[in-house]
Amino acid sequence: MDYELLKDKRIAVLLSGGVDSSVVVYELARGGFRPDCFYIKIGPEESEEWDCSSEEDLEMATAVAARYGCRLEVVDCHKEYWNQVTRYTMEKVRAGFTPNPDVMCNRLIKFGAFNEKAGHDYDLIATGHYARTEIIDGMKWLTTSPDPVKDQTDFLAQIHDWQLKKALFPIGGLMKEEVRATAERERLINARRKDSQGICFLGKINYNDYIRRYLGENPGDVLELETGKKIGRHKGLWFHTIGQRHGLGFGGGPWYAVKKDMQANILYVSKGYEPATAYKKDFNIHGFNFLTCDPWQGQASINVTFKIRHTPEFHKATLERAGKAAFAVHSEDMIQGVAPGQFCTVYDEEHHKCVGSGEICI
Ligand SMILES: Nc1ncnc2c1ncn2[C@@H]1O[C@H](COP(=O)(O)OP(=O)(O)OP(=O)(O)O)[C@@H](O)[C@H]1O
Repeated sequence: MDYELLKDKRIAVLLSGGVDSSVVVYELARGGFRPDCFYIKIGPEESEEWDCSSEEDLEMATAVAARYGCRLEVVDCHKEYWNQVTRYTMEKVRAGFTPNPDVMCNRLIKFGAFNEKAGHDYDLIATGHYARTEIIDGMKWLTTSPDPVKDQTDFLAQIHDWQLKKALFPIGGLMKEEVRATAERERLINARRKDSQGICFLGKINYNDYIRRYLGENPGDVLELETGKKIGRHKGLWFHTIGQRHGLGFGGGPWYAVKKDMQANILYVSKGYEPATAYKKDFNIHGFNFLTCDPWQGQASINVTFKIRHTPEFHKATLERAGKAAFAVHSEDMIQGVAPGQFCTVYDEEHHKCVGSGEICI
């Protein structure tokens, strides 16, 4: 990390109690900084029941901040999470789309509500995300982590340009093993803690439980797409995502969820290990968020790489403009499970610079 660039900057660290953001505090302390740390409190209404491990998170965060002589403050973003992230998620799933609450959480909460409540007093907001930033031709770009498995640029691709300008990722140039090794060497209290999983903040609860809590169940038929034959029943279309293979639980498969009829409340499935209906090469995206700027002005056909899921692989594609902030994506590879509502994150050809992301609308 280039400590020179941070000189005289006021830095806030988002400290979750996990190992990554704890190593962020260490990295800054090592450079002679003593940032203020913030633990963001989130939790559905009955926090006692749902939020059992957040007490432990806060204890860990408190210990880590104290260890490096930093101040720790708790910022309550519970209402904002519900009003913004949960509402977005439920509206999308109700309409049959596949939303990504983690992506919106970065834009609306970590760099959003938090900034309004406390972050505005700081020049930089540091997190333990696996992503880098680089100044290229005088502009700040989001660039990928050297650790392809941990890379989180896709989760950050919906943040606003002003949010990117304020973002600092002190461990973004490290591999996960290096972060763990640092935590062990420093004997950080959480060095051996498991990585968080699932929905950020709500990480400990299951996604289907989260949806069931707000939307309940709405059973309907599951039909084979090709034959119209009834295969079974579903508990609600919102529990299924196009491309999903696991968790369908019907015999005689494997079955893929390939289509939803929202009006008739029918889930269509196809059979086989790789049914053609589960794949697509061409799809559309809209609401494209440019993280830094539109680098393709004047170009009709643009060579890029992209991903639609949080996996280490990037796919090659050409983009064609289809309107303001909208593109047609023509992938070189067949892509499994292209679902409306999912974000398609777009990178340069070398998948180094992350340009932004748009929502798949097919
Ligand atoms: N409750 C929280 N309070 C403050 N910051 C948070 C909180 N949850 C997450 N963050 C910030 O967002 C970053 C990325 O969150 P993510 O859920 O991906 O956690 P992670 O990769 O497991 O990181 P960590 O090990 O720090 O928890 C964290 O490193 C941290 O900086």
